[in-house]
Amino acid sequence: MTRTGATRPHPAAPPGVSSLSSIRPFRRLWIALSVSGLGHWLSVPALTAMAATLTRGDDAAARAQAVGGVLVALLVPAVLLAPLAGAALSRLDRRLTLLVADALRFLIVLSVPLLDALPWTFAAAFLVACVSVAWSAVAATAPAGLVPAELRPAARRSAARAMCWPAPVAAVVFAFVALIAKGAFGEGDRADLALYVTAGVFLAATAGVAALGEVPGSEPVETFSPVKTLFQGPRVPGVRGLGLAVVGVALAAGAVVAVARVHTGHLGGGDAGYGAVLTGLTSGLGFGLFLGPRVLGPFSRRRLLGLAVIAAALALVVVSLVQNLVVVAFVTAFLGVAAGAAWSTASAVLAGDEPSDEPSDDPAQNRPDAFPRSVALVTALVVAAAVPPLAGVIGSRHYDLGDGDYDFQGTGAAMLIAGLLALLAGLVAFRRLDDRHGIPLVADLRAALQGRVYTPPEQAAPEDRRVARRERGVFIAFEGGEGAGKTTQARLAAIWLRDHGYDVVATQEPGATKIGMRLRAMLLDRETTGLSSRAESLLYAADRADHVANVIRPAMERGSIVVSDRYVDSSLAYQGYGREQPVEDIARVNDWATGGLIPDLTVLLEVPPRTGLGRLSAPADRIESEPDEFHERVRAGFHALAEAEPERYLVLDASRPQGELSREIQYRIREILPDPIPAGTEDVTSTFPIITD
Ligand SMILES: Nc1ncnc2c1ncn2[C@@H]1O[C@H](COP(=O)(O)OP(=O)(O)O)[C@@H](O)[C@H]1O
Ligand SMILES: Cc1cn([C@H]2C[C@H](O)[C@@H](COP(=O)(O)OP(=O)(O)O)O2)c(=O)[nH]c1=O
Repeated sequence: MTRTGATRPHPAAPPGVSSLSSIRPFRRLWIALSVSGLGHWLSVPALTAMAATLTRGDDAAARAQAVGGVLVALLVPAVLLAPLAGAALSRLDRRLTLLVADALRFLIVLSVPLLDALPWTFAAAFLVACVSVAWSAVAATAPAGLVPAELRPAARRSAARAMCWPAPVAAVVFAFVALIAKGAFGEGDRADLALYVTAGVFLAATAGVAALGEVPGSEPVETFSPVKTLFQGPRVPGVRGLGLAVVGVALAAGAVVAVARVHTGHLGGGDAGYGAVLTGLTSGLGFGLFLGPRVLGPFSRRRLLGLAVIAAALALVVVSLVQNLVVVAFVTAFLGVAAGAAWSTASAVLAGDEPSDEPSDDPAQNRPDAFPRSVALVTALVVAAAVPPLAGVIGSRHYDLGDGDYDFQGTGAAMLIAGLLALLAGLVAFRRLDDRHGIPLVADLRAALQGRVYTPPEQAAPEDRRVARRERGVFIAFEGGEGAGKTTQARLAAIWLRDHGYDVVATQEPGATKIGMRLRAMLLDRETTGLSSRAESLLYAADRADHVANVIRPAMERGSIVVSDRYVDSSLAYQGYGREQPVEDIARVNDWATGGLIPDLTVLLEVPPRTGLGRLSAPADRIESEPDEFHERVRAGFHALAEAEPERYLVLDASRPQGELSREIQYRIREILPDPIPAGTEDVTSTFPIITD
């Protein structure tokens, strides 16, 4: 609704604090954690490469097993020791723990090239991993202790990012160090250099943490037992096939990592090639995690999850068969994208189905991703333990193909087997996860690409179809974040249309009907606390159902032009993207509520949330009071919706002057007005519309 007056600060922001990055101690800790994270991720290729270097004289099977052994040593503590760490760490000083963790890892990693022995490399990997378990548990919670309570959830998410983003950077650094080592020494791979660099990074992280002030321990350090969580099953038991999907993804990504060092050696790549493959995998993973459920907005997330697992498995099959290192690196990147997308889609499926019950004492019960994490960790451990020996047992095969030879190595064969198993897991998971039984996949995908939810013709309600045929009016919706200028522009458009003789019904959501006004009061009143996201979505949908049935549809049938301030896209953006609920579920509920009525044109007014919120003068309502991150997600949601269906949207930069905006809107509306005389307008309003400039 239009509110005029002076600007005001966003209510969610504590005085003087606009964002996490403006809190200096937080920023410094975040940087220190990112440096530690870089060391953490560098230690994986550096230690595995060291194992490969130390077994250089042995056969490929021994080398594969040495690399696999290091990976097992790196994974065992996370699977077995994590549950012991939580309680003990809560009592320790956070800054000191982080400092000691970085210093210890510096010393251990430094000792590996100095001692230059395989057994110590295994032991060092195990010790580094033990320290990393403690480090990551503390690092996940420490930054939240430095920010006001409102920003803690964002600080936790930001800490998780600080630990993850260095992974692709570490892979690139490793590849570069390997190239430099080769160039400078010209005597094969020198993993010791990568280890010195890793030790140096840990030393820098130690210095970074030492320079920090106090890190209060206001957040509990929570760890959970992956093995116990595995046996407990997912927190949401209804998600059949989810565990299998995660097994498929972890199998595909894990198998590449388990044999990559030795396999790239066969392909003539050495450590640099290994680094290139890891770069492909980790950057693909990052991109896939970001993309995840953002691709194909209206498509079923469960179907998307199944498809992503199948794609990752097929990529592994290709990687196993191709003998060219560059192609292997690219296809591995694709595998990473599919695996990352599967992971974030699985998290979204779990978060969307989250029961909103009381927090439990068991940390695993409070984390929706505890189950997939546990499945992934345990699968990765099994893969690291089983795939390299399998490669050794199979050994290499030489095929004479007449016009060329084909060497099929044990590593390729082991990846092929893992890929086929992952494919099987993906296919079964797809079947189990499928929540759109009987809906053809291709039609569903095609509709999703056009930004729609596919509804088979026989499922559309007969009455809705009858009404749809009779509709003669035009429906225009105005969408955007808070204070974008929707009300202003909707009003200007309605005036302009009326001036040109059209019968216009100007309306808004929520609260256009009597019932709607009561729902609006419930939805926007700040006194309404504890309303679950699902209930909120249904209340908006109920308001909309009443709005369509009593205002919009009758007006459309009369041939009027309906101009609505907000419609379904608001729910997709706020309740879907903002509340992080599955967008396709919100779309389905609203499709039913509205009988499938979609606007002929949606004007999306885009403005940064802070600017829009700053324009409002009345006290913030319940939704406006949400934190910045919420409004950012809403904005991104609107953006994604408009991108998915460009022909229905007019997207405008709402920071432009009002007059300019309304002129552009008029231009676009003119394109969709019934030509030359709106059908039905004459018999209802007895006016002849004349369109002039
Ligand atoms: N393009 C614009 N530039 C600057 N201020 C604007 C613009 N459009 C609207 N406003 C002002 O912003 C405030 C909110 O506008 P309103 O139309 O109520 O937004 P919404 O309905 O999207 O919340 C009002 O004070 C309005 O005058
Ligand atoms: C229609 C709709 C609105 N909302 C929210 C957005 C707004 O914060 C609030 C509507 O309040 P209102 O004051 O009408 O918003 P605005 O002036 O920004 O148009 O309800 C949803 O979350 N979902 C929906 O489906």
